[in-house]
Amino acid sequence: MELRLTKCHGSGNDFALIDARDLQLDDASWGRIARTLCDRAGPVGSDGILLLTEGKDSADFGMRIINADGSEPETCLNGLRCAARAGFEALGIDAARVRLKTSDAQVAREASLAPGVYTVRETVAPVRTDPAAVGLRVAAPVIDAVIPGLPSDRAFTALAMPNPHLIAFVDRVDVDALVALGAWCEAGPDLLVDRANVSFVEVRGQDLFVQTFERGVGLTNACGTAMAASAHAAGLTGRLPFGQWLTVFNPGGRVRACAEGPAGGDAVTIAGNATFEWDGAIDIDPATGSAGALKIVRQREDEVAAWAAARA
Ligand SMILES: N[C@@H](CCC[C@H](N)C(=O)O)C(=O)O
Repeated sequence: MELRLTKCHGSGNDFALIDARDLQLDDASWGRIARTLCDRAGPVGSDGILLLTEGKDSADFGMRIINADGSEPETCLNGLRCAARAGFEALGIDAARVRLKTSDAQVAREASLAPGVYTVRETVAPVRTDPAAVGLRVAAPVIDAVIPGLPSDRAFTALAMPNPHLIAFVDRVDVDALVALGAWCEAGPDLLVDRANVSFVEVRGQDLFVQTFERGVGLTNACGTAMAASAHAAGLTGRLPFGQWLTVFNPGGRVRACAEGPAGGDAVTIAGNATFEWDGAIDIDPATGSAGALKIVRQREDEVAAWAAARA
């Protein structure tokens, strides 16, 4: 079959975005397609694939995210901004409720972060800390504490966004240690019900810098749910006040974030880019995942340049 796709990114966390509203494929096929399209040695290369799906009940449209390893997580906030943009353009709207795998989220087009940068605001709620929600086999919520059984002496905060996140505040991000711990979580230890995303976070004045090893992907330029989790964890642990907008920097760029805390329903809002790089088409066999050559039908150089200028 020929799949049309848009290569896009949020803060350098990149995706192949597919309008799947008229496509009837089973989960195993999407898993194979994700592994092929995400393969950095293949024709596209990305951290995940995003599927724009039909809305249901009060949702205007839906989004599914499939990780590079073919697993399907609960959500993805960098991807949600890109899928939201596709949904807005398909339906001629600029705000929506979006159905995710196990939750829903509110999205709206926002004033540009920088000239020429398409920007979307997204709100998720509530962030949860109960171990059952995080998928952590411990007795009580973990807030800025060492986790017995985790091979790290750092203090972590464990959060469900609703995908699982382990957040450690550090003086300086040690990428090797992050990768080692992320890889340990990827092996599916008994401590974790369904693995976890792991982030190291530096507090920089009133802002944050976050680097993440993503479940099902590896080290990425940015992870939106991790940035939202970090903003919430900074409030929970008293490092920064709740209810204040901050900039969350990451290796791929930055977003603006505001964690509301308990008084605001434990919501977190992020505003960030949804950059479309090119549109293309590829022949792919859903039964095997084997793909033909990629045809690029539209390059979006202006957007790519606008994001590069915004990052500089
Ligand atoms: N990049 C994402 C998160 C994608 C899902 C994650 N890998 C998981 O398995 O939970 C984001 O921007 O939130």
